[in-house]
Amino acid sequence: MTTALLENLADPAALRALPATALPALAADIRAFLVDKVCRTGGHLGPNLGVVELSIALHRVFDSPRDVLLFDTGHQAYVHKILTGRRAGFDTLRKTGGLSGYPSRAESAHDMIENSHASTALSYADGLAKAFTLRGQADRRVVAVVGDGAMTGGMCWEALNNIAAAPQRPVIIVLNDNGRSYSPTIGGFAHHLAELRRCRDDRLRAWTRESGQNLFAGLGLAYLGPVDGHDTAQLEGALRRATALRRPVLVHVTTTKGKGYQPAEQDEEDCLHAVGVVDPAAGKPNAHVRPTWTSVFADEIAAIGAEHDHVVCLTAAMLHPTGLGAFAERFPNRVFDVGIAEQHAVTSAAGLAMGGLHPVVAIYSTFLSRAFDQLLLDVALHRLPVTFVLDRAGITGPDGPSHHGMWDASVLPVVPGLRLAAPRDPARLRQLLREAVAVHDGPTVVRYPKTTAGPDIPAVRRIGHSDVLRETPAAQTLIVAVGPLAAPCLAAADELAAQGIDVTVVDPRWTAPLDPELLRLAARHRLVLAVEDTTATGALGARLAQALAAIGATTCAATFALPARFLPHATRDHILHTHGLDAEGIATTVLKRLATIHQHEEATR
Ligand SMILES: Cc1ncc(C[n+]2csc(CCOP(=O)(O)OP(=O)(O)O)c2C)c(N)n1
Ligand SMILES: CC(=O)[C@@H](O)[C@H](O)COP(=O)(O)O
Ligand SMILES: [Mg+2]
Repeated sequence: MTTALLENLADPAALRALPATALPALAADIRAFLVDKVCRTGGHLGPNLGVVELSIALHRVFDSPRDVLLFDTGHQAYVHKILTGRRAGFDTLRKTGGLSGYPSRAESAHDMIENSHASTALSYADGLAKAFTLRGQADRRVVAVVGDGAMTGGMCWEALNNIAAAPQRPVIIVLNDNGRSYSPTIGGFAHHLAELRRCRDDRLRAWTRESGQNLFAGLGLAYLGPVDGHDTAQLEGALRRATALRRPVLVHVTTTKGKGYQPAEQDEEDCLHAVGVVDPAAGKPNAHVRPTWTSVFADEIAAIGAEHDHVVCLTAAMLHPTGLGAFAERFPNRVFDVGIAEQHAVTSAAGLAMGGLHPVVAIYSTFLSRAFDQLLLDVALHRLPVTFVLDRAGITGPDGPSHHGMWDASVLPVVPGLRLAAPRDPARLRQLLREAVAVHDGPTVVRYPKTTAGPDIPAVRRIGHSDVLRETPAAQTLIVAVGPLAAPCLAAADELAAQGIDVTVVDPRWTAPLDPELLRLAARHRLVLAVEDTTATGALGARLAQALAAIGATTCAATFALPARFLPHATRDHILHTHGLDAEGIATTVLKRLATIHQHEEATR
């Protein structure tokens, strides 16, 4: 149900035409709309409830898209989307073919940053301000909205250093300080923000500014704040003052994550940061959510922690989402939340390993990309025992292209000495995690997807590192089933058997380095198909094909994986089906490959 106020809000111009007296009612309507829609679709409810007044003020003061509004991480851009004419699309939020949960350049000229990785907006702002200056468009304002959590990311400080160095380029930074990432924001910077939040008194505020007791003023930025982020008049006044300064300025806005919706405001874990489909009355899922891979990891790492006191854990501001909650509860001194600072997390883990411990870095696959250099040269170069547990590996789904974990298993095998494991089921996750933390001479990686964890799949026998899952002596076709795709591979083998085609199915368990026993097994087959939820380039199948060719094997080896493309948001199952990575698609691919081999043999007979 949307009210007349919202219905008549076709674009920011209509918003600017509203009298200030209408804004509190509009904010209330937007909040009711957000709760109604996002509880049905799932999404970032808490963050967006916190920026209703801020988004209204931004679009009343600035003239988007001529002025550029940048949203760091982009998970808090739903109100921006409502105010820029996309209200009608919210029934399709994060759904296949529907509205993206993040800014989308294809959706609107008002959107700029599609990448949902945090701490990037200030660097974009620095670049845009330089471009506008060079192109004679210096009258276009560049405004970056950054959360206090995102501000704990190193890139922000690299950008601030450059922005502050150019007083003639007036970047406007809006620090949305709600005191949290998921959990309360950690570290010295968070303490500094708390100090500034206390500076309500003008005299005290002047003192912090002049005395350099203000990090931002100390860097040379103008500092305005703290401003009440739920008072539109205060916000508009501060944003207009910031614009009039014509120099780089930080507007420190204080907000409440989940504002106006009690289940979010009172949610201690993360203020309903990201919800699935929930009952709006309670903000909780209607049905019982089945155990996920994350919950299996959570149990096992806590058990490992009890058995081995040299095992410690690190997170980059995602303690609960990565399953470290239980470990942290039992071993509070052996878990380190470094803020949204993955690069620091990895090299700090290297330090922990150099100090004789075995760190486990729990991180979403997509966020490890940011710390590849640190993994390569701070960990692997020194052959340090660091274990990386990559949750959300493979296709994640509704969070779209910058969240799919589809690069790690293709890129990481180039790292010398790195061992990469892909468990097929909960039992193998427990087993491989223990094998990984027992490795002393280099980095190990264990990766698993964002789904419920299926039933355990028993092995027929072990060959080298690999588990044979299905075997028939006459089989001339070998499917190398990687990680969670073991289940659809076995289903495909059943379909092929019904058509009289025998297939052996093997789970490599460790996909890097290549297991010589797996190579020997593959060389004994006519067709080998490696099925993987990663990009094909650099995947196990590609490396297996290369090795088979190198030993002169006549085996036809192929990788059946994801395309090296940015895949749009949709459900995980829809994307896997689209790319043939389900039972039907795998069986069809085997049949096609066998037909091609047969045609080739006929032609060369
Ligand atoms: C590089 C990176 N690491 C982790 C995340 C996961 N993540 C998404 S939002 C978020 C918290 C952001 O906190 P903040 O910037 O304060 O925004 P708020 O949600 O409080 O509005 C995190 C850690 C991410 N998007 N990018
Ligand atoms: C915006 C962001 O990066 C995270 O909040 C992301 O939405 C994580 O999603 P899940 O934890 O639901 O997989
Ligand atoms: Mg925050």
